[in-house]
Amino acid sequence: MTNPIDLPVSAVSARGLALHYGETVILRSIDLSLARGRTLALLGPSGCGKTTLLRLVAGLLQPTKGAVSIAGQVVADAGTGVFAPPERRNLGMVFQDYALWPHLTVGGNVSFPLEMRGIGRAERNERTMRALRRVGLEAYADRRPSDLSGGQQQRVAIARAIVAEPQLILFDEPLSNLDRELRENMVGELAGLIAELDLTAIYVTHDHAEALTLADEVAVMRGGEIAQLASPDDLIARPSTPEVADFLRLGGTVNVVWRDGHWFVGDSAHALVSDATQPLQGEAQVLVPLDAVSVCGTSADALPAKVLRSQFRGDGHLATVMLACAPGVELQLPSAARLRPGEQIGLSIDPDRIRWFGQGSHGTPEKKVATC
Ligand SMILES: Nc1ncnc2c1ncn2[C@@H]1O[C@H](COP(=O)(O)OP(=O)(O)OP(=O)(O)O)[C@@H](O)[C@H]1O
Repeated sequence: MTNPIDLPVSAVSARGLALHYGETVILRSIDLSLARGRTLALLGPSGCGKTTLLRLVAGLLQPTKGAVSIAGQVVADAGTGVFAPPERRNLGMVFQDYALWPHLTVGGNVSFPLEMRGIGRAERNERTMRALRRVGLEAYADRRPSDLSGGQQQRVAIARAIVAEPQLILFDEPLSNLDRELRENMVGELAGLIAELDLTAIYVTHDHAEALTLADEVAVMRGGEIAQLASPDDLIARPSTPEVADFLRLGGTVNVVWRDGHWFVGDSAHALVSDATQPLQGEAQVLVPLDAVSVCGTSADALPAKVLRSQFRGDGHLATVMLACAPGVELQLPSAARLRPGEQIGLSIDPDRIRWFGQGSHGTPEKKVATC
Protein backbone atom coordinates (compact mmCIF):
# COMPACT_ATOMS: atom_id res chain seq x y z
CA MET A 1 0.00 0.00 0.00
CA THR A 2 1.27 3.50 -0.75
CA ASN A 3 0.59 6.84 0.81
CA PRO A 4 -1.71 8.91 -1.32
CA ILE A 5 -0.76 12.41 -2.27
CA ASP A 6 -4.00 13.62 -3.73
CA LEU A 7 -6.78 11.46 -2.17
CA PRO A 8 -8.52 13.00 0.84
CA VAL A 9 -7.96 11.25 4.16
CA SER A 10 -11.29 9.65 4.96
CA ALA A 11 -12.37 6.20 6.12
CA VAL A 12 -12.91 5.21 2.51
CA SER A 13 -12.86 7.10 -0.75
CA ALA A 14 -13.13 6.31 -4.43
CA ARG A 15 -12.02 8.51 -7.26
CA GLY A 16 -12.99 7.99 -10.88
CA LEU A 17 -13.60 4.33 -10.11
CA ALA A 18 -14.71 2.23 -13.06
CA LEU A 19 -15.06 -1.41 -13.97
CA HIS A 20 -15.46 -2.84 -17.46
CA TYR A 21 -15.86 -6.44 -18.51
CA GLY A 22 -14.46 -6.28 -22.03
CA GLU A 23 -16.57 -3.69 -23.86
CA THR A 24 -19.28 -3.74 -21.20
CA VAL A 25 -19.22 -0.89 -18.71
CA ILE A 26 -20.39 -2.11 -15.30
CA LEU A 27 -19.41 0.94 -13.24
CA ARG A 28 -18.39 4.33 -14.58
CA SER A 29 -16.48 7.05 -12.82
CA ILE A 30 -17.59 6.67 -9.21
CA ASP A 31 -16.48 9.38 -6.78
CA LEU A 32 -17.26 9.14 -3.09
CA SER A 33 -15.79 9.81 0.29
CA LEU A 34 -16.98 8.50 3.65
CA ALA A 35 -15.87 9.87 7.01
CA ARG A 36 -15.04 7.65 10.00
CA GLY A 37 -18.04 6.48 12.02
CA ARG A 38 -20.48 7.06 9.16
CA THR A 39 -22.63 4.59 7.25
CA LEU A 40 -23.06 4.84 3.51
CA ALA A 41 -25.86 2.90 1.82
CA LEU A 42 -25.52 1.89 -1.81
CA LEU A 43 -29.13 1.79 -2.95
CA GLY A 44 -30.53 0.90 -6.33
CA PRO A 45 -32.36 -1.63 -8.45
CA SER A 46 -30.95 -5.03 -9.34
CA GLY A 47 -28.00 -4.84 -11.73
CA CYS A 48 -27.13 -1.17 -11.10
CA GLY A 49 -23.65 -2.08 -9.81
CA LYS A 50 -23.99 -1.92 -6.00
CA THR A 51 -22.28 -5.24 -5.30
CA THR A 52 -19.60 -4.52 -7.88
CA LEU A 53 -18.75 -1.26 -6.11
CA LEU A 54 -18.65 -3.05 -2.74
CA ARG A 55 -16.39 -5.77 -4.17
CA LEU A 56 -14.03 -3.12 -5.53
CA VAL A 57 -13.76 -1.61 -2.04
CA ALA A 58 -13.31 -5.09 -0.54
CA GLY A 59 -10.52 -5.99 -2.96
CA LEU A 60 -12.50 -8.88 -4.46
CA LEU A 61 -12.34 -7.08 -7.82
CA GLN A 62 -9.68 -4.90 -9.39
CA PRO A 63 -10.77 -1.60 -11.00
CA THR A 64 -10.11 -0.93 -14.66
CA LYS A 65 -9.93 2.82 -13.95
CA GLY A 66 -9.63 5.00 -10.86
CA ALA A 67 -8.53 4.43 -7.29
CA VAL A 68 -9.82 3.27 -3.90
CA SER A 69 -8.35 4.51 -0.67
CA ILE A 70 -9.03 3.19 2.86
CA ALA A 71 -8.02 5.25 5.90
CA GLY A 72 -5.75 7.37 3.74
CA GLN A 73 -3.96 4.43 2.10
CA VAL A 74 -4.39 3.68 -1.59
CA VAL A 75 -5.51 0.06 -1.75
CA ALA A 76 -6.21 -0.03 -5.49
CA ASP A 77 -5.17 2.24 -8.29
CA ALA A 78 -5.68 1.21 -11.90
CA GLY A 79 -3.22 3.90 -13.00
CA THR A 80 -0.26 2.72 -10.94
CA GLY A 81 -1.21 -0.95 -10.61
CA VAL A 82 -1.33 -0.77 -6.78
CA PHE A 83 -3.62 -3.49 -5.46
CA ALA A 84 -3.97 -4.73 -1.88
CA PRO A 85 -5.90 -8.03 -1.50
CA PRO A 86 -8.87 -8.19 0.93
CA GLU A 87 -6.83 -9.60 3.83
CA ARG A 88 -4.60 -6.51 3.75
CA ARG A 89 -7.48 -4.02 3.88
CA ASN A 90 -8.53 -4.56 7.52
CA LEU A 91 -12.21 -5.07 6.67
CA GLY A 92 -15.15 -6.96 8.08
CA MET A 93 -17.74 -8.35 5.68
CA VAL A 94 -21.32 -9.50 6.21
CA PHE A 95 -23.05 -11.28 3.35
CA GLN A 96 -26.63 -12.03 2.42
CA ASP A 97 -26.23 -15.77 3.06
CA TYR A 98 -24.32 -15.21 6.36
CA ALA A 99 -21.50 -17.49 5.05
CA LEU A 100 -21.12 -19.24 8.43
CA TRP A 101 -19.21 -22.50 8.55
CA PRO A 102 -21.68 -25.21 9.56
CA HIS A 103 -19.02 -27.52 11.04
CA LEU A 104 -17.80 -24.86 13.50
CA THR A 105 -19.59 -23.69 16.63
CA VAL A 106 -20.84 -20.11 16.86
CA GLY A 107 -17.74 -19.27 18.91
CA GLY A 108 -15.51 -21.01 16.35
CA ASN A 109 -17.05 -19.00 13.54
CA VAL A 110 -16.60 -15.71 15.35
CA SER A 111 -13.01 -16.39 16.41
CA PHE A 112 -11.92 -17.46 12.91
CA PRO A 113 -10.68 -14.02 11.73
CA LEU A 114 -8.55 -13.80 14.90
CA GLU A 115 -7.11 -17.25 14.24
CA MET A 116 -6.20 -16.12 10.71
CA ARG A 117 -4.34 -13.18 12.25
CA GLY A 118 -2.36 -15.56 14.47
CA ILE A 119 -3.83 -14.28 17.75
CA GLY A 120 -3.32 -16.64 20.72
CA ARG A 121 -6.10 -18.73 22.24
CA ALA A 122 -6.68 -16.77 25.46
CA GLU A 123 -7.01 -13.42 23.69
CA ARG A 124 -9.11 -15.06 20.96
CA ASN A 125 -11.57 -16.42 23.50
CA GLU A 126 -11.84 -13.13 25.30
CA ARG A 127 -12.41 -11.11 22.12
CA THR A 128 -14.85 -13.69 20.71
CA MET A 129 -16.99 -13.56 23.84
CA ARG A 130 -16.87 -9.76 23.79
CA ALA A 131 -18.09 -9.69 20.17
CA LEU A 132 -20.85 -12.21 20.95
CA ARG A 133 -21.87 -10.17 23.98
CA ARG A 134 -22.17 -7.07 21.78
CA VAL A 135 -24.69 -8.80 19.54
CA GLY A 136 -26.51 -10.40 22.46
CA LEU A 137 -25.43 -13.99 21.74
CA GLU A 138 -22.94 -14.72 24.52
CA ALA A 139 -24.95 -17.72 25.67
CA TYR A 140 -24.83 -19.33 22.23
CA ALA A 141 -21.06 -19.73 21.79
CA ASP A 142 -21.13 -23.54 21.92
CA ARG A 143 -24.11 -24.02 19.60
CA ARG A 144 -23.95 -24.83 15.89
CA PRO A 145 -25.19 -22.14 13.48
CA SER A 146 -27.92 -24.54 12.29
CA ASP A 147 -29.46 -24.46 15.81
CA LEU A 148 -30.02 -20.69 15.52
CA SER A 149 -32.77 -18.66 13.82
CA GLY A 150 -32.02 -16.66 10.68
CA GLY A 151 -31.83 -13.42 12.65
CA GLN A 152 -29.47 -14.98 15.20
CA GLN A 153 -27.26 -16.38 12.43
CA GLN A 154 -27.05 -12.94 10.91
CA ARG A 155 -25.95 -11.55 14.29
CA VAL A 156 -23.24 -14.24 14.46
CA ALA A 157 -22.05 -13.02 11.05
CA ILE A 158 -21.96 -9.46 12.41
CA ALA A 159 -20.01 -10.59 15.49
CA ARG A 160 -17.52 -12.30 13.19
CA ALA A 161 -17.21 -9.13 11.11
CA ILE A 162 -16.50 -6.90 14.13
CA VAL A 163 -14.36 -9.27 16.21
CA ALA A 164 -11.06 -8.05 14.78
CA GLU A 165 -12.22 -4.42 15.13
CA PRO A 166 -11.75 -3.59 11.45
CA GLN A 167 -11.67 0.00 10.22
CA LEU A 168 -14.53 -0.62 7.80
CA ILE A 169 -17.43 -3.09 7.63
CA LEU A 170 -19.04 -4.01 4.34
CA PHE A 171 -22.62 -5.32 4.34
CA ASP A 172 -24.01 -6.93 1.18
CA GLU A 173 -27.81 -7.16 1.47
CA PRO A 174 -27.40 -8.74 4.93
CA LEU A 175 -31.11 -8.91 5.71
CA SER A 176 -32.57 -10.02 2.42
CA ASN A 177 -32.78 -13.69 3.42
CA LEU A 178 -34.96 -12.91 6.42
CA ASP A 179 -38.74 -12.77 6.33
CA ARG A 180 -40.33 -9.33 6.28
CA GLU A 181 -41.21 -9.00 9.96
CA LEU A 182 -37.80 -10.15 11.15
CA ARG A 183 -36.12 -7.93 8.56
CA GLU A 184 -37.99 -4.89 9.83
CA ASN A 185 -36.94 -5.66 13.42
CA MET A 186 -33.35 -6.36 12.41
CA VAL A 187 -32.98 -3.06 10.51
CA GLY A 188 -33.59 -1.08 13.69
CA GLU A 189 -31.40 -3.46 15.69
CA LEU A 190 -28.59 -3.21 13.16
CA ALA A 191 -28.84 0.59 13.04
CA GLY A 192 -28.51 0.61 16.86
CA LEU A 193 -25.55 -1.75 16.75
CA ILE A 194 -23.73 0.26 14.07
CA ALA A 195 -24.18 3.44 16.11
CA GLU A 196 -23.26 1.81 19.43
CA LEU A 197 -20.11 0.21 18.02
CA ASP A 198 -19.24 3.43 16.15
CA LEU A 199 -18.70 1.43 12.97
CA THR A 200 -17.79 2.85 9.61
CA ALA A 201 -19.89 0.89 7.18
CA ILE A 202 -20.93 0.52 3.56
CA TYR A 203 -24.29 -1.16 3.24
CA VAL A 204 -25.66 -2.52 -0.04
CA THR A 205 -29.42 -2.79 -0.35
CA HIS A 206 -32.21 -2.47 -2.89
CA ASP A 207 -34.67 -1.58 -0.11
CA HIS A 208 -35.13 2.18 0.20
CA ALA A 209 -36.62 1.94 3.70
CA GLU A 210 -33.58 -0.01 4.93
CA ALA A 211 -31.18 2.52 3.41
CA LEU A 212 -33.04 5.54 4.79
CA THR A 213 -33.26 3.94 8.26
CA LEU A 214 -29.65 2.85 8.54
CA ALA A 215 -27.46 5.22 6.63
CA ASP A 216 -26.00 8.66 7.24
CA GLU A 217 -25.50 9.01 3.50
CA VAL A 218 -27.20 7.23 0.64
CA ALA A 219 -25.82 6.79 -2.87
CA VAL A 220 -28.74 6.11 -5.19
CA MET A 221 -27.30 4.15 -8.11
CA ARG A 222 -28.60 3.56 -11.62
CA GLY A 223 -26.88 1.99 -14.58
CA GLY A 224 -23.41 1.84 -13.04
CA GLU A 225 -23.44 5.45 -11.82
CA ILE A 226 -24.34 7.36 -8.68
CA ALA A 227 -27.46 9.33 -9.55
CA GLN A 228 -27.46 11.18 -6.21
CA LEU A 229 -25.37 11.00 -3.05
CA ALA A 230 -26.94 12.75 -0.08
CA SER A 231 -28.20 12.36 3.47
CA PRO A 232 -31.62 10.68 3.85
CA ASP A 233 -33.21 14.04 4.77
CA ASP A 234 -31.75 15.76 1.71
CA LEU A 235 -32.78 12.93 -0.57
CA ILE A 236 -36.34 13.14 0.66
CA ALA A 237 -36.44 16.93 0.51
CA ARG A 238 -34.55 17.35 -2.75
CA PRO A 239 -34.45 14.28 -4.99
CA SER A 240 -32.37 15.26 -8.02
CA THR A 241 -34.38 13.47 -10.69
CA PRO A 242 -37.79 11.84 -11.16
CA GLU A 243 -36.00 8.47 -11.27
CA VAL A 244 -34.49 9.03 -7.81
CA ALA A 245 -37.86 10.20 -6.45
CA ASP A 246 -39.57 7.21 -8.00
CA PHE A 247 -37.05 4.74 -6.57
CA LEU A 248 -37.46 6.27 -3.11
CA ARG A 249 -41.26 6.19 -3.57
CA LEU A 250 -41.54 9.83 -2.63
CA GLY A 251 -44.67 10.47 -4.67
CA GLY A 252 -45.81 10.97 -8.25
CA THR A 253 -44.00 12.91 -10.95
CA VAL A 254 -46.19 15.23 -12.98
CA ASN A 255 -45.28 17.11 -16.17
CA VAL A 256 -46.49 20.69 -16.00
CA VAL A 257 -46.74 23.25 -18.76
CA TRP A 258 -46.53 27.04 -18.36
CA ARG A 259 -49.53 28.73 -19.98
CA ASP A 260 -51.24 32.07 -19.39
CA GLY A 261 -49.48 32.73 -16.12
CA HIS A 262 -50.04 29.30 -14.57
CA TRP A 263 -48.50 25.86 -14.45
CA PHE A 264 -51.01 23.38 -15.85
CA VAL A 265 -51.02 19.61 -15.71
CA GLY A 266 -50.77 18.65 -19.38
CA ASP A 267 -53.74 19.93 -21.39
CA SER A 268 -55.96 20.24 -18.34
CA ALA A 269 -57.88 23.39 -17.58
CA HIS A 270 -56.81 23.05 -13.94
CA ALA A 271 -53.85 25.10 -12.84
CA LEU A 272 -51.57 23.12 -10.55
CA VAL A 273 -49.62 26.22 -9.58
CA SER A 274 -50.21 29.86 -10.39
CA ASP A 275 -47.27 32.18 -10.44
CA ALA A 276 -48.16 35.82 -10.54
CA THR A 277 -44.61 37.11 -10.35
CA GLN A 278 -42.59 35.22 -12.94
CA PRO A 279 -43.81 34.98 -16.51
CA LEU A 280 -41.90 31.77 -17.12
CA GLN A 281 -42.36 29.57 -20.12
CA GLY A 282 -41.87 25.99 -21.05
CA GLU A 283 -42.33 22.70 -19.35
CA ALA A 284 -41.18 21.28 -16.03
CA GLN A 285 -41.46 18.15 -13.96
CA VAL A 286 -42.64 18.34 -10.40
CA LEU A 287 -42.77 15.81 -7.60
CA VAL A 288 -46.11 15.63 -5.85
CA PRO A 289 -45.43 13.93 -2.49
CA LEU A 290 -48.05 11.96 -0.56
CA ASP A 291 -48.56 14.70 1.97
CA ALA A 292 -49.26 17.29 -0.75
CA VAL A 293 -52.42 15.54 -1.92
CA SER A 294 -55.79 15.48 -0.19
CA VAL A 295 -59.34 14.63 -1.15
CA CYS A 296 -61.70 17.56 -1.42
CA GLY A 297 -65.23 17.32 -2.86
CA THR A 298 -65.72 17.83 -6.56
CA SER A 299 -65.87 21.62 -6.85
CA ALA A 300 -64.84 23.31 -10.09
CA ASP A 301 -61.37 23.95 -8.70
CA ALA A 302 -60.68 20.36 -7.69
CA LEU A 303 -58.52 18.15 -9.86
CA PRO A 304 -60.68 15.22 -10.97
CA ALA A 305 -59.12 11.81 -10.38
CA LYS A 306 -60.08 8.14 -10.35
CA VAL A 307 -59.18 5.76 -7.54
CA LEU A 308 -57.12 2.84 -8.82
CA ARG A 309 -56.47 0.95 -5.59
CA SER A 310 -56.26 1.36 -1.85
CA GLN A 311 -54.14 -0.43 0.74
CA PHE A 312 -54.30 -0.42 4.53
CA ARG A 313 -51.11 1.05 6.00
CA GLY A 314 -50.53 1.54 9.72
CA ASP A 315 -53.37 3.71 10.94
CA GLY A 316 -55.11 4.53 7.67
CA HIS A 317 -55.32 3.83 3.97
CA LEU A 318 -52.99 4.66 1.13
CA ALA A 319 -54.88 5.32 -2.08
CA THR A 320 -53.38 5.31 -5.55
CA VAL A 321 -55.26 7.56 -7.96
CA MET A 322 -54.95 8.63 -11.57
CA LEU A 323 -55.46 12.24 -12.60
CA ALA A 324 -58.20 12.61 -15.22
CA CYS A 325 -56.17 15.31 -16.97
CA ALA A 326 -52.99 13.23 -17.11
CA PRO A 327 -53.77 9.61 -17.91
CA GLY A 328 -50.90 7.41 -16.82
CA VAL A 329 -49.84 9.74 -13.99
CA GLU A 330 -50.42 8.03 -10.66
CA LEU A 331 -50.43 9.89 -7.36
CA GLN A 332 -50.71 8.49 -3.87
CA LEU A 333 -52.43 10.00 -0.90
CA PRO A 334 -53.23 9.03 2.67
CA SER A 335 -56.90 8.68 3.45
CA ALA A 336 -58.63 7.97 6.74
CA ALA A 337 -61.48 6.17 4.97
CA ARG A 338 -60.97 3.42 2.40
CA LEU A 339 -61.54 4.75 -1.10
CA ARG A 340 -63.15 2.32 -3.53
CA PRO A 341 -61.36 1.42 -6.78
CA GLY A 342 -63.16 3.15 -9.67
CA GLU A 343 -64.50 5.94 -7.43
CA GLN A 344 -64.30 9.46 -8.95
CA ILE A 345 -62.89 12.01 -6.51
CA GLY A 346 -61.63 15.59 -6.49
CA LEU A 347 -58.11 16.37 -5.31
CA SER A 348 -56.43 19.37 -3.84
CA ILE A 349 -52.65 19.71 -4.17
CA ASP A 350 -50.78 21.90 -1.73
CA PRO A 351 -48.38 24.01 -3.84
CA ASP A 352 -46.02 24.54 -0.92
CA ARG A 353 -45.29 20.83 -0.76
CA ILE A 354 -44.59 20.37 -4.45
CA ARG A 355 -40.91 19.87 -5.29
CA TRP A 356 -39.47 21.11 -8.54
CA PHE A 357 -36.82 19.05 -10.24
CA GLY A 358 -33.88 21.10 -11.46
CA GLN A 359 -35.06 22.49 -14.75
CA GLY A 360 -32.54 25.29 -15.04
CA SER A 361 -34.50 28.44 -15.70
CA HIS A 362 -37.63 27.59 -13.73
CA GLY A 363 -36.30 27.70 -10.18
CA THR A 364 -39.06 27.41 -7.63
CA PRO A 365 -41.82 29.77 -8.61
CA GLU A 366 -43.86 31.67 -6.09
CA LYS A 367 -46.88 29.49 -5.66
CA LYS A 368 -50.56 30.14 -5.67
CA VAL A 369 -52.89 27.35 -6.48
CA ALA A 370 -56.42 26.48 -7.25
CA THR A 371 -57.78 24.60 -4.26
CA CYS A 372 -61.27 23.59 -3.38
N1 LIG B 1 -18.43 -11.37 -14.20
C1 LIG B 1 -19.28 -10.58 -14.86
N2 LIG B 1 -19.24 -10.48 -16.21
C2 LIG B 1 -20.09 -9.67 -16.87
N3 LIG B 1 -21.04 -8.91 -16.27
C3 LIG B 1 -21.14 -8.98 -14.95
C4 LIG B 1 -20.28 -9.80 -14.16
N4 LIG B 1 -20.61 -9.63 -12.86
C5 LIG B 1 -21.64 -8.75 -12.82
N5 LIG B 1 -21.96 -8.38 -14.08
C6 LIG B 1 -23.02 -7.41 -14.46
O1 LIG B 1 -22.74 -6.20 -13.82
C7 LIG B 1 -23.94 -5.51 -13.51
C8 LIG B 1 -23.90 -5.07 -12.07
O2 LIG B 1 -23.95 -6.21 -11.21
P1 LIG B 1 -24.03 -6.07 -9.63
O3 LIG B 1 -24.08 -7.45 -9.06
O4 LIG B 1 -22.97 -5.16 -9.17
O5 LIG B 1 -25.43 -5.36 -9.48
P2 LIG B 1 -26.28 -5.11 -8.16
O6 LIG B 1 -26.76 -3.71 -8.23
O7 LIG B 1 -25.51 -5.51 -6.95
O8 LIG B 1 -27.49 -6.09 -8.40
P3 LIG B 1 -28.23 -7.10 -7.36
O9 LIG B 1 -29.00 -6.24 -6.42
O10 LIG B 1 -29.10 -7.91 -8.27
O11 LIG B 1 -27.15 -7.91 -6.71
C9 LIG B 1 -25.06 -6.47 -13.83
O12 LIG B 1 -25.64 -6.09 -15.05
C10 LIG B 1 -24.39 -7.81 -13.93
O13 LIG B 1 -25.07 -8.63 -14.84
